[in-house]
Amino acid sequence: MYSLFSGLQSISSAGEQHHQNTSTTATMWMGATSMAGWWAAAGPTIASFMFVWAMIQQSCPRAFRHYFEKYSLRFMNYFHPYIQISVHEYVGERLKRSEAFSAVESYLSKNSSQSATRLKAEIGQDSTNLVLSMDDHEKVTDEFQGVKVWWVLNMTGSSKSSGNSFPDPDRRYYTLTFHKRSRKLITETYLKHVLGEGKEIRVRNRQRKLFTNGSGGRWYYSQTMWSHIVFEHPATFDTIAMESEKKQEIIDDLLTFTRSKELYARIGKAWKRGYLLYGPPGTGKSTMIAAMANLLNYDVYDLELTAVKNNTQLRTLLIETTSKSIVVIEDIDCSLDLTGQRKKKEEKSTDDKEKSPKESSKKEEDDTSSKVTLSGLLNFIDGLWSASGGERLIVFTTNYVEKLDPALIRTGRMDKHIELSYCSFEAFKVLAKNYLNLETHLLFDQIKELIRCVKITPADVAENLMPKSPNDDPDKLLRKLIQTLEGVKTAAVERESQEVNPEGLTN
Ligand SMILES: Nc1ncnc2c1ncn2[C@@H]1O[C@H](COP(=O)(O)OP(=O)(O)OP(=O)(O)O)[C@@H](O)[C@H]1O
Ligand SMILES: [Mg+2]
Repeated sequence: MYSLFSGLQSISSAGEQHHQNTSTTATMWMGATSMAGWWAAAGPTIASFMFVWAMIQQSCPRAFRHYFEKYSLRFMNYFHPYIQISVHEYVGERLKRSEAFSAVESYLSKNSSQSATRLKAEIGQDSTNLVLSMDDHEKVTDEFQGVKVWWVLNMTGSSKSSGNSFPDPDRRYYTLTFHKRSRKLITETYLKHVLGEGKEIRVRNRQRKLFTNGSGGRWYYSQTMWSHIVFEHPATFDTIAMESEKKQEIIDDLLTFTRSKELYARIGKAWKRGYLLYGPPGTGKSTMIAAMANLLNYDVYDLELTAVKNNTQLRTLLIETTSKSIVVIEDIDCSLDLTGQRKKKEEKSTDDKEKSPKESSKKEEDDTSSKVTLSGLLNFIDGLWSASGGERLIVFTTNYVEKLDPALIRTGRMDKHIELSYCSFEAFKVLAKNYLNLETHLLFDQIKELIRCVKITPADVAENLMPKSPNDDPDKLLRKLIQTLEGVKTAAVERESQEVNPEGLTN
């Protein structure tokens, strides 16, 4: 039963739990004082005991204090009929944020807004509402099937160090206190109810986020290596210009993935899927990632590989991603030396002359101490760690698919390869509908003829269709596009004839 809740760190009678942790003892008393009836009966006895205990503790040698604490807490448990369960925010040493903690946080948001006196407000879905939750050290009560329970949000100090030179961040945890006689109801039914309802509330109020790891390496002061902003990209599959059949195939693939939790579990496969988006610049690769996130209601983790110091850091980043998310590595060909090692700085200056501007600028940002390897990246994609959390897409984009190591993009790692290419007539029609609200026009036939034999990206077509002044009516914009298409066609013909006859000689 308890294993259902990964974050439920312990269940024990209040005294036994963390008997050396004074903050827990304090919480126990906080809970106890609110239980007036019980206190009236047992209070004087406990108070006298506490007084005597404090006197003894003060006067006895340090070595014996431990025994006094141990036995006194056992003694108190005898009178203290309450049980505590703690739900910690982080599981293990700076690892994943506990889902149980997030679920409790969301669940309590409904009670907090009614009974807590200090609240935290966060922006909710679509930036239209504020979601309230209880502030640190606040206490709220809840009632379930006639049984009263108490929740407190506690915090341990940052004095402890985890062995490195940086202080541990504050760690928060909820404590649930309830009477012993309700043990079965609370542990078997109430906690399930909290987890289920909390998750539901979380999805309902969720403001989707765009995370990035390129924060200049100051992550150790915060709980996570990712920093985030609200994800508000407007792209959808309706606005993506591509052949409808291909588009539908991608949508079906994505939706099938999200509905296949049981299938993945049955076949023993981690619930994740890799997409490789490739094609020339301006063909809609980044736009498609935004459309995917909007379709599935996922968060986006934009992983800047050049800012990752080594494979260990890469793994930590992965662990910190949540489920229902897309992990994106853009321009994968520029981020990694595909022989397996990152390029060294010395090679950079000579290399850069042959590289595209995009590659050169990536290399400039490159940290010499970066040691992410191809095998590290492969582990990131399909190693044991990558299965944690589940329901995740990993998307790579590249302009040069042929440059990638086959190991990186083999099926199983990058399950679906999607080519985004130059603008077809069908793709143009999507843009004409989006930009000009036109389904048909006299000039469409001429455009169809031209676009068939011209290589123009959807980004360039979109730019031509974008009104720049109030006089830019659809007719004018379509003529401007025709002009551009004719210009591209002429340039291509000239280039071709140059290639056939490089000296420009006439017969
Ligand atoms: N297929 C498309 N459908 C709709 N709009 C597109 C499409 N392709 C490009 N665009 C438009 O062009 C702009 C640039 O596209 P995007 O950034 O997605 O290209 P990209 O393929 O990621 O390019 P790069 O390889 O340089 O990263 C977008 O803002 C979008 O408005
Ligand atoms: Mg892009």
